[in-house]
Amino acid sequence: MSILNRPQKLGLIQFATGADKSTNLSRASDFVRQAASSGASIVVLPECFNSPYGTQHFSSYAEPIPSPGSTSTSTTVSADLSPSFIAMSNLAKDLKIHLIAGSIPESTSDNKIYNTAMIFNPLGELITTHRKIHLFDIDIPGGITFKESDVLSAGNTPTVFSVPEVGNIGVGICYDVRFPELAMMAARGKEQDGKDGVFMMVYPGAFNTTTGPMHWELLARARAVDNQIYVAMCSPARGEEGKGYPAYGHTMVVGPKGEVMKELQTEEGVLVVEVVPEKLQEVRRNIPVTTQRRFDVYADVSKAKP
Ligand SMILES: NC(=O)CC(=O)C(=O)O
Repeated sequence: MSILNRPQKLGLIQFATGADKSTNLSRASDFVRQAASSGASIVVLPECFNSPYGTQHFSSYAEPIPSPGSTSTSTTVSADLSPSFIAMSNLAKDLKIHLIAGSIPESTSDNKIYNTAMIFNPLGELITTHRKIHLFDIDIPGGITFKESDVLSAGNTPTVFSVPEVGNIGVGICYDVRFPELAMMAARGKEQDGKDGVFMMVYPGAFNTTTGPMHWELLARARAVDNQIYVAMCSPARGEEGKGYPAYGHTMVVGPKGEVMKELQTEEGVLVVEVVPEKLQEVRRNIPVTTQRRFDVYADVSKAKP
């Protein structure tokens, strides 16, 4: 596949989910259409876009996700069982976009539930999925206590996919952004020359009003500046006060110099930003840390696995 590093418009959707799954899907679809009509060719939905975010909700909103290569019309796909998959596959195909469908609770035949992002190409084919690797288990007295591991299982595989003629994109979900190794591995790539590294990490995420102000922007900028890549963080909107999980909002895109390019506040909306993969070369030429690393002094942990 040739990588020409063509600039693209990236669309990020910030919206608040409610109790009704089909309403969540149709509202998500409306926002994705809005992003595409503004020229976005790669669109991102937030974490848990088909359900409210909370351990008490995951099992009732969970759906099986068909294997990569499937589309909404594949014979193995059931409309009753996988409505979120079908809606997103159709949307990607109708709009001819790459769609990083934030995450949904995924149920499996061995009775596990994962927090999983589905990634579609413009033919509506599922390219790959990302199962949240680091589960959100925290306890901040007087702030927030959350334990995803009560009901969710953790994924084990880093996720990178290719957009033809544009470049490679890495995906993590929310708490994954706190672990620099994932972005570092993705940015450096598998090959020695690093040319297969990603130009952008995308994190659908749902930080909250305790951890969001402390770390959301800091982590996005840290992952960007460490790796000299774009970082996109896509959150649900805040929603009604006192009702459910208080999502932080502040969906944003950070550029490869570590600068916040554009940001939403707490309300629903669509953020469209042009990303220019070639920009990485200039940034890396100006501050050449990518070639100044001292692997004679410390290990290149990005190459340790897999
Ligand atoms: N919701 C998450 O997975 C992570 C989060 O809110 C945080 O790290 O803070």
